[in-house]
Amino acid sequence: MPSPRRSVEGRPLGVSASSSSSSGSPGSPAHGGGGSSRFEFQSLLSSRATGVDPACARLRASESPVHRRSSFPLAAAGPSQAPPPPLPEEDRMDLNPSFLGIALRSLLAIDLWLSKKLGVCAGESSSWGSVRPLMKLLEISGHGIPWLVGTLYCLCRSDSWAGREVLMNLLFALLLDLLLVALIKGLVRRRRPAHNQMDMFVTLSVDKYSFPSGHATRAALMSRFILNHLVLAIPLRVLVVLWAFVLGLSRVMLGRHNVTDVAFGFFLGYMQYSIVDYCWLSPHNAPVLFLLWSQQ
Ligand SMILES: CC(C)=CCC/C(C)=C/CC/C(C)=C/CC/C(C)=C/COP(=O)(O)O
Repeated sequence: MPSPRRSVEGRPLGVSASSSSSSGSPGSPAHGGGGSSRFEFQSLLSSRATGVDPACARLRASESPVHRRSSFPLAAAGPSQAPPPPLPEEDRMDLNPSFLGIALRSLLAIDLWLSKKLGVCAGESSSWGSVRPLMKLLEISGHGIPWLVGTLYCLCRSDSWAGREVLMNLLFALLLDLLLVALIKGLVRRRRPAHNQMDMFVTLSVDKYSFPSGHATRAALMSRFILNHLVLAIPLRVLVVLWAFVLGLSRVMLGRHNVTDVAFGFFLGYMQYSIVDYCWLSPHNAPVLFLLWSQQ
């Protein structure tokens, strides 16, 4: 049955890396036994040198997941027998899936299954539908607009240089976050889960895509920023971390995101803070910015 083509490093799977021949000569890759027949040949030679039973060596060669399919017919065929007819190319490729491909597909399947299971507030009629208004309130607490408006307001009201410096960097962090999330969403273009209701408060056009979660990036970025620049009592610090975690979880519960969107969002937000910290704006390295602002 025809199946999708897959390749490793741009080469069709099942083709020996060292082979340049594409002709149908016996034992050549195109003959369905290329890499594996060479593999088996080598194992037979080495078994002679080491005194290992050739049958065992053949068995070991055929145990390799990469070589199993195509080495078996050659192993069974005697030296006088003609090589088997070439397998259809698609067939060989399908029988040699890469480990990374399998791992990614499995992760994706688990992600979709878990996200659907956790999407208990995706609609009013869902099992936890009554909690949906609370989840939507949390959604607003991590939205870009309240954070931007709040930061701009505090920046206008601030009368100390130290305060202005922190707020200026907070504004930079929020804008960087919006930019990076929009860029990645536009590049990856992963659709939101099918059970999501698109009833979000003010969105950008890229917000029809779900990877990564903008709320999760903001939650990680803002909580790291607050913990590093505000002196807070321990219970409040715990509350900040809890807010970030629950906000991320609420994205999956509302059906807005898959688990991997939120997990990557947390990672991205965490890294964004490192960028902000590294490029920290101050009256020393960005005097123009601070002078302009003080003249407002
Ligand atoms: C005020 C200044 C200086 C600039 C404005 C910048 C700007 C374009 C703001 C837009 C804010 C906005 C609408 C953000 C969208 C937030 C959102 C809905 C993200 C989606 O989150 P997700 O978790 O569902 O991915």
